[in-house]
Amino acid sequence: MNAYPLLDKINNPEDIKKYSLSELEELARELRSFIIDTVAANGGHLAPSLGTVELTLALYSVFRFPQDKLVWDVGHQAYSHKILTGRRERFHTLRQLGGITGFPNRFESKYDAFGVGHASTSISAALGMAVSRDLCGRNNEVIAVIGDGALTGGESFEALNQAGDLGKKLIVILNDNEMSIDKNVGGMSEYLSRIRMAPQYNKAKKDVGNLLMSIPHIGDKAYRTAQIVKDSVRSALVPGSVFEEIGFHYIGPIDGHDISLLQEMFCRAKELEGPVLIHIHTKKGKGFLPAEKNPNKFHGIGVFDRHTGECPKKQGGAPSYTSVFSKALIELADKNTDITAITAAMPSGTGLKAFGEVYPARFFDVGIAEEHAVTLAAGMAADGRHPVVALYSTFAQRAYDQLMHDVCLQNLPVTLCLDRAGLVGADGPTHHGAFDLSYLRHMPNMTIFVPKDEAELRDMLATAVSMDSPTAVRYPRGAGFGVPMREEFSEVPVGKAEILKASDEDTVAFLAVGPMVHRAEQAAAILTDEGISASVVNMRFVKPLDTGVIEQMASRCLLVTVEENSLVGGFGSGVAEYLMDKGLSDKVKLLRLGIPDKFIEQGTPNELLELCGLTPEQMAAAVKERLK
Ligand SMILES: Cc1ncc(C[n+]2csc(CCOP(=O)(O)OP(=O)(O)O)c2C)c(N)n1
Ligand SMILES: CC(=O)[C@@H](O)[C@H](O)COP(=O)(O)O
Ligand SMILES: [Mg+2]
Repeated sequence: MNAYPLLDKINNPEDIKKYSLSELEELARELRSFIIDTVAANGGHLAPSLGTVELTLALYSVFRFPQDKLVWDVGHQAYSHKILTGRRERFHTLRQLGGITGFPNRFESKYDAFGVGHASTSISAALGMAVSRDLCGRNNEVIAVIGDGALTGGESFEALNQAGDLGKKLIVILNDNEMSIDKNVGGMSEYLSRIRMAPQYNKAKKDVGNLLMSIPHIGDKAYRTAQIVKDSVRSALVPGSVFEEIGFHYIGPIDGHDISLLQEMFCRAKELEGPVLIHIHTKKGKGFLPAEKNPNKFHGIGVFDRHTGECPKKQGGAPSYTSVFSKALIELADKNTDITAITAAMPSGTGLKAFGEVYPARFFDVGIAEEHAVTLAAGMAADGRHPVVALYSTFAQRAYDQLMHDVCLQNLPVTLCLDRAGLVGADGPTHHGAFDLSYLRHMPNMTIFVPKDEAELRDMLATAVSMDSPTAVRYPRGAGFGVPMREEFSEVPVGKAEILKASDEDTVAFLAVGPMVHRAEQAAAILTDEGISASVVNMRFVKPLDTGVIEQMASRCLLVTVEENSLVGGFGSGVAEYLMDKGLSDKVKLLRLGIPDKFIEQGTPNELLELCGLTPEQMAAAVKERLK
């Protein structure tokens, strides 16, 4: 018996318009089940996508896509959108190498109006499409769907600000489920709660409106007069609707799981002139009890039992870099009361949640606001603190100028801890931490630590927070190598490498940073077995470089730099620049191994390392090729 009879009949999103309300409600059940089945088997962003099933069906039953433009914010909640737009058959390849991507992607479908993955971009992009539409004289709708978490991102307010001023037709749907990845934070989140809690205002608004319109002849005039009254009532009952104050029509809050109500509000929004914000209230994880109960766990999840929601028990294994960072920072903060910790809406992901439980007064979750996080830290540092800002490498790209202008130029003691540095895997090109060595290396006063394993992460973190200047420590997603870790911290001499294996007779020297050190050791072993002797150096720092060791190793025939960062402007570039500047580049060959100058797709980390030529076997082969 076909589990998805209605879903299987949809060959074109326009088919959805033919369904009655009761069929749409049945279709919602089928969609939900299909998403749970798929994510249980593959992993993915379950809770966000379960929360937008009815929203998506209502959107597709009222608007004409792709003529109308639909921009999802972050896009992790768009699985229904993908399934309904021709990707149902391939949806089981979600987030796999060569498969359906985890976020809307313009190269994947004409229904994906804009590529997303980083938060708070949807209103800006949608407004851009509305401006373009009007310049071309078209009349399509442009819709942005943004979550309450993404609304804490500064770019959202920049876009709302301009949209309210331009007055162009634009529909912004605020999907308010009171959650970011963790519980949502900030004044805007509190404001939304107050609006949601003001049913008496909404009921009064509706009752008064209906009463006035029912009065013959004067009803319409009285209704318009009442609109003026409404605004004063609203400001009395519900603190001024900030959205209306900046030029939006505001509709809501409405039940984001009531398809009929959503359809009615979308039709009303289509009739309104100018920008409209529709505030819907949804439940993250809706329809799957384990996810409803724990939307944080099911925000982004690995494989799980389809019925119980249980994930496979991890058998022992090495600790994650994140957990090692989290524990080490608490130990350091025990001794150093100047240490504060800042996250941008990722307390669980960065491990700072534990810090916040121990030191709540020294922990700050700023929402999805990486730019603000860094300059907040700079302010703290300027006043004598030593803030530690923990961001994912890819999201730290948002704070480039804050790092340059507010931290490095002022030479302030801020420590940037970049988690998810390198190839992250299933999240793909929007999330790989492929560029931090490049974007940090040219910042004056910055010291860049790259631990080779979890033990070195502890010591590097301790050294970084002891310094009175900008520092960055970058480490990958996932587990370490299970190396022994001492309780006490050891200082890492800044700018000094660690020679792991060397003989002056060696033909080759690997200069590696981060976990690539262990892979370089494996490549060296392969080469040694084939009669090519290789030195291996853990360079430890991308800035400052240990130039003494570079010159010492330049006596080999071939220097090989290895990094899990873009080759453009990364660690290898720094070594090349040094060799060139010192006139050594004609004395020694240089082979740079790293992430090529392109966006790397999704897949397992090992698949992606292979794609980049970074497995030990490939590294050994590349060395042999260059030695020819
Ligand atoms: C710039 C940036 N910072 C952090 C993230 C990580 N992130 C992904 S989804 C999310 C929470 C989004 O909350 P919301 O917009 O409310 O969507 P919901 O998951 O609640 O549906 C965060 C912080 C991101 N994608 N982009
Ligand atoms: C959608 C988003 O940006 C986050 O949910 C991200 O996918 C989390 O990544 P990790 O799974 O590495 O914490
Ligand atoms: Mg949310």
